[in-house]
Amino acid sequence: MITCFGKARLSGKLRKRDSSSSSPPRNWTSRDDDNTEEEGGKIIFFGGKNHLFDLDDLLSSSAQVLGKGAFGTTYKVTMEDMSTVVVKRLKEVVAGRREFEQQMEMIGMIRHENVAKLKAYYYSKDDKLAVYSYYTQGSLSQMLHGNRGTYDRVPLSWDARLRIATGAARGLAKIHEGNNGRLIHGNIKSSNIFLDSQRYGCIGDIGLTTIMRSLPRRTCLTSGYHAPEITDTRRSTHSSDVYSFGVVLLELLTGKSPASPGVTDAEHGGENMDLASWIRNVVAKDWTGEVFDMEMLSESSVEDEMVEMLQIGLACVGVKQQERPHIAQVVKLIQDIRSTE
Ligand SMILES: Nc1ncnc2c1ncn2[C@@H]1O[C@H](COP(=O)(O)OP(=O)(O)OP(=O)(O)O)[C@@H](O)[C@H]1O
Repeated sequence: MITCFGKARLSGKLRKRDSSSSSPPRNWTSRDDDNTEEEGGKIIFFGGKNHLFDLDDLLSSSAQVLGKGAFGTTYKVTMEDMSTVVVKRLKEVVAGRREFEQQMEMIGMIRHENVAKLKAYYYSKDDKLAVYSYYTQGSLSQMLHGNRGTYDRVPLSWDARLRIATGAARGLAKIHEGNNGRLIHGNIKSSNIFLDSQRYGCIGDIGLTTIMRSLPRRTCLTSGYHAPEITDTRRSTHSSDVYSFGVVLLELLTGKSPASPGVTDAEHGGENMDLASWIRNVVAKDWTGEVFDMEMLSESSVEDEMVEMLQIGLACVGVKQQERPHIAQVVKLIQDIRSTE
C-alpha cells in the first residue's frame, strides 16, 4: 500500500495540526542542537546536523506500509532525494515523555554494524515515532520463508546462514552491554533481523519493549520465540533474549517457522510440537541430520558445522534459564564453528 505519509495516512495527526493544538511538531531538532523548547511534539535527530531529510520531507514523502506488528505500524518512507528510512508509528506506549526520551537517547547512542541504527524519534501526546535505517534486502524471515516451493525462491546457503547468525549474535551481545549491561531486546525474531552491507545479520527494533505495554500473553504463547518462563510475567530478561535467539538459530537450520513449524509428535497422538521440542526429540533419537533444511541438502560437506550450530541453538533454548549460555559465549561458539575448521 503506497500512501503519502503526511497528507494521507497521518493526515491531521502530524502535519495538519493547527496552531491551537497542544503539540505541534515544528522541525527536526538535531541531538547537538537540542535547545528548542517546544510546547509538545519534539523531533530529535541523531548524528549531528547533516540530515538527509527534515520533517517536511518526511511528511510529504510517499510511504508504504511494511506491516503491522505488535508495537504499531511500520512504514517504508522514500524521500524526494530517494533516500529511504523506516518509520515505526508506535501504539500503546506506556512510557511517559521523559522515560520515552531517555530510552530513545540511550538507544540512539548505540553504534554497531550489527544493530539497526535509530536515526530519530518523535514524541507528542498523539504520536510516537521511531525512525530507523531501512534494510533493502528484507528480513531474515522473508529470506527463509519467502516464496518457498516456487520458482522465485532464492535458496539461502549455509554460508549465508552462518554469516547471518554470526552478525546477529554480535548485535545482540552489543545490545546486552547497553544501559550498563541492563538493556534487553525483548522481541528477538527473524522478522527483526536484517542483513548489513557485508551480509551479516543485524538486529532491528531495539528499545521498544521497555516503553510499550507488554506483549499480549497469547503472543508470548504462540509466537514460538518466547521463553516459557515469561509467558506469565511477560518481562523479558537477558536469558529470555538468548532463548529467542536460540529459536532463530533453529529456524535458520531447519527453515521452519517457529510460529507454525508443522511438526507433530507421532508418539503422542500426532500432537503439534514447538520447534525446540521437536528438535530435542529428533536429536534424542539420533536422527540429527533429518532436521536440516532440505534446501541445504547438497551441502553435506558442512554438516558438521550445522550440527555444531544445532548444539548451540539447543543450549540457548534450554528450559532452565540458569543453564542457558550468556550471549557473549554464544558469539564465541558461533565464531569458533569456522575458525576450528
Ligand atoms: N528497518 C527495517 N528495514 C526493512 N524492513 C523492516 C525494518 N523494520 C521492519 N521491517 C519489516 O517491516 C515489517 C513489519 O515490521 P514490524 O516490526 O511492524 O512487525 P513484525 O516484525 O512482523 O512484528 P513485531 O512488531 O513483533 O516486531 C516486517 O516484515 C519487518 O521485517
